[in-house]
Amino acid sequence: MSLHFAGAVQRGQFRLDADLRVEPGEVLALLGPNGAGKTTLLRAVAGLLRVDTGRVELAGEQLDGPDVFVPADERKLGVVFQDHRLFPHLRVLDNVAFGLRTQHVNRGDAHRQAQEWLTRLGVGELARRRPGRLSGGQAQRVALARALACRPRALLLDEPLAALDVQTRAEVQGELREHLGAFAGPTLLVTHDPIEALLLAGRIVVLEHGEVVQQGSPAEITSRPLTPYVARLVGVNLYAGIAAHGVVRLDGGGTLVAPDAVDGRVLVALRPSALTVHTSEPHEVSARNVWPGRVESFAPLADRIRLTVRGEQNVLVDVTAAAVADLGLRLGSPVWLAAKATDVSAYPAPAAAGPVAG
Ligand SMILES: Nc1ncnc2c1ncn2[C@@H]1O[C@H](COP(=O)(O)OP(=O)(O)OP(=O)(O)O)[C@@H](O)[C@H]1O
Repeated sequence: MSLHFAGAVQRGQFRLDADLRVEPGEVLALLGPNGAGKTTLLRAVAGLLRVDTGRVELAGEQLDGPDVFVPADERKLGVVFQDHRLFPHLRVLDNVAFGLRTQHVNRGDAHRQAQEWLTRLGVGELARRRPGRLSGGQAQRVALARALACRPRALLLDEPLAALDVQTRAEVQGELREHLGAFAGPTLLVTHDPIEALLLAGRIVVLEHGEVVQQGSPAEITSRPLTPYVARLVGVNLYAGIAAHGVVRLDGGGTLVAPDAVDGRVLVALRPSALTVHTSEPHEVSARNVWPGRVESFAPLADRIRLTVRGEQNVLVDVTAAAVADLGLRLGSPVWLAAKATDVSAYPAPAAAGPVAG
């Protein structure tokens, strides 16, 4: 029962054009910045928007296409939105039983199953409340119970945790992971939170400007980011350039020694923690990459300070607070950066890759 979206949707000036497939039992995170088209894609799968060209298929059955359009309420999908959208005038139990009732399950059975799902999601005691008297976390659990109770063929989750406070989000995230793991159908999770994508999904598709720019396992995405947006999400420096004989000539100036680089157009990823900072040109270090710059900003991290150093390329560098003090770093301080060649990860640039801003 795989879910396949292969189509285009035009909304004013914006165009979504993507091809993605979610396999049974798989959780696929659709990750992207604001306005990338994530919700547009999810709404097209849900049947709330039509594709202009292409098709949407579930288990080989066409839901949308040139001659077919199955209405949203006949697609048998479980949908959870950021703002949960529970019916305010119905009790929690009736909200969860609603989908089953529309499938002609009798009232008694629908209520019994709804109660079971509420209990499974840890909110069984709230069955008689109205949605207006639930906390954000409770409402999200009820919305998930409602989506799962109607025995959906696929689950669609649109930023399901975005409205929750940090503490509640962490709790619900853990529970959600468990419930998604037990769900046999495909799950499409829309998020702009990389942590959520990493924690909940087996595979990530990155959408930017209505197009898929990268897809892979969380490990693949984090080790080889292909766009500046993905590099920022995973917190690495990313540069584009041309490699020849183990040296990468960077777009915008400068070179990096990367012995494993395959000749041709490449991207280069460099972890901020792999760089060392010096106040004069280092000659005694084994690092083969050394270049000058000026400290442009300081930002606190958990146990480090992240410097932005402006030189021929902008570089993020993570150092300890003690190092900042020992080196006497200030805004505008001239510094030298050093990186070992083995810490420079170079990989072929995708064919369509434009210039990458450092
Ligand atoms: N009803 C509409 N008419 C015209 N354009 C629209 C409409 N709704 C959305 N858009 C445009 O479509 C683009 C994609 O929006 P969409 O909501 O799919 O993005 P998103 O990736 O889900 O973003 P966010 O993370 O902010 O929710 C945006 O540029 C938006 O302005």
